[in-house]
Amino acid sequence: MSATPLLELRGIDKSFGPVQVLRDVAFAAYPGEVTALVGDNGAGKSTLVKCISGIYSTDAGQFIFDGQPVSIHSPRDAASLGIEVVYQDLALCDNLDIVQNMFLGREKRRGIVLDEPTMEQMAAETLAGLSVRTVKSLRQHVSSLSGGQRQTVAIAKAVLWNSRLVILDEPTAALGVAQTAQVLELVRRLADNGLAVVLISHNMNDVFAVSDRIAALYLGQMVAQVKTTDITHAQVVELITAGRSGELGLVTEPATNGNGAAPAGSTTGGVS
Ligand SMILES: Nc1ncnc2c1ncn2[C@@H]1O[C@H](COP(=O)(O)OP(=O)(O)OP(=O)(O)O)[C@@H](O)[C@H]1O
Repeated sequence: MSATPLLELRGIDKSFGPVQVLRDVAFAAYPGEVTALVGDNGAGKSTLVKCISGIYSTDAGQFIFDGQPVSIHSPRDAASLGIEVVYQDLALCDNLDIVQNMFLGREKRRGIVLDEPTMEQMAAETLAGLSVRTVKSLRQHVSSLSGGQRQTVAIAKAVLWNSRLVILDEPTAALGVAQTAQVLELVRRLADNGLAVVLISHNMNDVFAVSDRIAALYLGQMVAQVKTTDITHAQVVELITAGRSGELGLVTEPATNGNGAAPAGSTTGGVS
């Protein structure tokens, strides 16, 4: 395992008006590893990801990327660092083919015409680099693909751009058993290729099957980030539902402040 995170967050706060959604959040994503980001509905996972991807600006805290402090104020800032997010609802266009989807909004041109051969070759190389062989033709419309194949194309699209950190939002949520296994294999391969991968998931089987570390958010606080081999399934469930489990997580009994947020200063959850 790598000792140095590719991305590290320290002391992140984020409020929407009077509602504090993230409180003093620490988080780290390591190259070559899958970090599972877990938490109950409303814990703040999406908000954290939107801060990392520049959709939301943070109220306080530091971002350190590759050892350097960075500012992420827009999706463009995040993309220029090589941060890509694959959302659960995929944002693929049914009426476009695989190549068109992978290059949507970032098309290659030769003069004023689209450079189809280059785009097709880059798409083919990216899929081959991920050992994806399930797609018959790069020119088929994504409407004709299975859920697992669509997810694969969405992930390949994210890694096409020399990404270094890929965040996957519930990539297996809509998939059956066999397709889930395929997508998890692909998630593992991304990390094995050296990328830092963040996997948001509610599915503990997926989390334990593929992650190297688990980061647990509870009511906007990062209550633990630990190696997957150092924690049990039951402990993760406790962290998600109660904010603590034995030595891990919140020190004091969590008390909500009426906005659903736990009090400040009640966490031991560091980054290990
Ligand atoms: N734009 C917003 N304005 C006000 N409150 C918001 C906004 N976005 C999120 N919240 C609140 O922040 C909290 C965290 O929401 P978030 O969507 O980040 O949680 P989540 O962990 O991703 O949940 P889920 O698993 O259900 O997607 C929730 O209480 C939510 O209502």
